[in-house]
Amino acid sequence: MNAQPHEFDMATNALAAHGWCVVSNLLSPAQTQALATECMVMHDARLLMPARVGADHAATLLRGDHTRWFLPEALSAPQQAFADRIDVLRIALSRNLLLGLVDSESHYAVYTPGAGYARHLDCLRNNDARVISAVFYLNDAWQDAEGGALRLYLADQSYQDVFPRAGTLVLFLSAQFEHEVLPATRHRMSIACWMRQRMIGATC
Ligand SMILES: O=C(O)CCC(=O)C(=O)O
Ligand SMILES: [Fe+2]
Repeated sequence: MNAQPHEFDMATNALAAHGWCVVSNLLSPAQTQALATECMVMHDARLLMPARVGADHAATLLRGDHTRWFLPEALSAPQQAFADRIDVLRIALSRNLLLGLVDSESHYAVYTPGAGYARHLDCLRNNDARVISAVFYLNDAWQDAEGGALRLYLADQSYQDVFPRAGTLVLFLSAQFEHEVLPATRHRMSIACWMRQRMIGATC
């Protein structure tokens, strides 16, 4: 699985100290490009669906992305490469921070120009399985002026913007950080992933 001992130590330490961090060595540029190509092909083939349509109308006003879940039993080669590396990272974080992360779930997301995701917390109501949110960006040559930042609200009410450049992975504690996706002037592609613990109750 291409694991180097201690390769995610910086991420582990940053997550322990601040509750969030950015990782830049998850995948090679070629692996990232393969995911971007697949995501755009699937989007063009209309295989991504408006997030949560039907289930909750209010939620569709909150978020404007289209998504498609990765199916663990039917991963494409680019998805498998991503899943393998996320597993290495998950196991390292879980071991070093004693988080009990047993698995993860991932989906492609595409935001068309002008679409965003209002400020929210990733913890699902009646389900506290999500411990770490991990968002991996797929957008080549992203310019800050194109917008589309992930805005992460910190405990002191200041915020940190992360731009969705190809190869950037942002990690944060799902239950602690409200965040929003600002609209962009071009298509914005990502993989949203959650590392999960065994479900133990309803806390959020
Ligand atoms: O794409 C991002 O930067 C964040 C997406 C997000 O907040 C979510 O899917 O819950
Ligand atoms: Fe989120």
